[in-house]
Amino acid sequence: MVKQTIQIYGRIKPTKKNTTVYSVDNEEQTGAFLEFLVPRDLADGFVNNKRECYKFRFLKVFDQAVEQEEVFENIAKPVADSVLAGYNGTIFAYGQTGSGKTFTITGGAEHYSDRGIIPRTLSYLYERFSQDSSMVYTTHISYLEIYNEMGYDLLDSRHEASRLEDLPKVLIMEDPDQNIHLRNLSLQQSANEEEALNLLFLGDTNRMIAETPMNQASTRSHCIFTMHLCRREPGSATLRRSKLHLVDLAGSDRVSKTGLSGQLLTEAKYINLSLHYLEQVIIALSEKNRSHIPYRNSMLTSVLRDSLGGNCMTTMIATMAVDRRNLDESISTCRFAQRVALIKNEAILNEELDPALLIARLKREIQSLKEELAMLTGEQRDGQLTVEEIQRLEELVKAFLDDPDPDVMLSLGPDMRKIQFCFSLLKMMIMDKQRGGNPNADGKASPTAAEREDSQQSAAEVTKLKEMMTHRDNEISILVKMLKKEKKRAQDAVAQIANTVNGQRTASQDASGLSTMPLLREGSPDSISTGHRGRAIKHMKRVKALSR
Ligand SMILES: Nc1ncnc2c1ncn2[C@@H]1O[C@H](COP(=O)(O)OP(=O)(O)OP(=O)(O)O)[C@@H](O)[C@H]1O
Repeated sequence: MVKQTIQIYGRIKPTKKNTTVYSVDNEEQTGAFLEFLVPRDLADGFVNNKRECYKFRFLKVFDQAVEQEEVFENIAKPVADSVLAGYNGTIFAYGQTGSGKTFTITGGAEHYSDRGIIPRTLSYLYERFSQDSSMVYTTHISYLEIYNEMGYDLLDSRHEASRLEDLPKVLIMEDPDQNIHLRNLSLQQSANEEEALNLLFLGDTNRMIAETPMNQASTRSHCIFTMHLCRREPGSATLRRSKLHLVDLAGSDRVSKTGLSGQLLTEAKYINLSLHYLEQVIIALSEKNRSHIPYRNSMLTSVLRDSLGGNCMTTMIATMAVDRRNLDESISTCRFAQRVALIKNEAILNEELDPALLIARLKREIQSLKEELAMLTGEQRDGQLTVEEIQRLEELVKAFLDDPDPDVMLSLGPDMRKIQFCFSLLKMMIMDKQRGGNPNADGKASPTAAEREDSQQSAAEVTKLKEMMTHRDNEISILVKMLKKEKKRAQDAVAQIANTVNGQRTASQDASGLSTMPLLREGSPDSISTGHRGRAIKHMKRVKALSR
């Protein structure tokens, strides 16, 4: 496993205008710094007027004069090498409209030297395949365009698309293991560089033809060119599969600045929405202890899920225009890049066993072993033991056991099936003897064992019932104790009241001669202890219920 943060590079688009507003400092050891100096009078409303200097760190910044070759060597070649080794790789370009994303990823059309990362990487990979005769490489290509949250297959070879909607629509599916599958996205095999380049041209042509007057496709859509690579050593069942995504994102311009309306505004909102979701994913990934990453919010983040915080080596190129009116966008591109730089990926070697090859190889191995065995024993042993063979073996075992000679041999020949059968027969006999029963003809558990199992079960039930009874007894004795206490308290109360009443009677008889008998009746033991008796009756009822 290779743990790596997303690698961040910057690229400045050539301009003829005044470029004193920025400076690049490429240091080999410490990385590069890109600094924007925005004098206050230059800030045209979008840049924070309070600050004049903005400094951002990159792995390297490619200044205006840097050629496509150098960009490829520094950025794409290392990613292509890791894809060759079996790791997934992604390179994506991010920046405002017209800042050079398409130029960097696909290239310019005017000169051969303007070829971008995709054609150069294809050329490099096919050259490496031809140099390595110890491996068999298979490549497939897909080219996806995402526009207004809908995916389109750019490798549709019917040449019938005159609008984007004519291209096959790509749907996103997720399996129970949360793996993303793209339905309707064709995977075209490409045996060599020429075929791969033809697929790239087909995709770019479909992209251009399908542009609506409103939609300049490269500006308003995201494009993902993917190379699927499979590497296998001849004869080996192990193979390595890796993917290389080369991504040209839509312009990152802020809607407020574009001054759009109507359909264009809707498009811009969609694009900005999906870039906004991309940003949300990046923010979530750069925060520690964030458990939920909102990949599912947009098609772009779902497709690039592995590239962002997953099993992939990812590189970002921030493209920037440095003329004054674009400075605010360039600064926000740099800010985005700084956040992306915090994301950690964990790339693993995508090695797997080819099940079909493995099965074929094992079948061949079994066949040759069978043939070898047949040659040695002179017998064919394909299936199970026959009834006659089993009977014969039982006789042999019986004779072996009955023979009093301690040196007697059980001779079965070099047949594992017979040896194993005799062993299990002997084991069954020993087990039955230990239980004191006799072996059954079919070798299954004897009735004695079944009976023992039954009696063990009933013993367990009896123990359980006894435990329940003890539990109930305890409860009853507690209740009886409570009852006795209550009775005692009631008797004490009665005695106390009787004493009081007797005292009063004596006093009143003495004073007026009136009888206090009614008072005594009301306060008689029965009447006084009604509450206690009620509780006692309740207890008794509970005791009865429990002991039932
Ligand atoms: N490094 C460069 N050297 C020469 N020309 C460049 C460079 N970068 C960009 N350009 C030119 O600038 C123009 C706009 O570039 P490009 O189309 O690549 O921008 P973009 O960021 O892809 O824009 P969009 O978001 O609209 O797709 C093109 O004509 C391109 O050839």
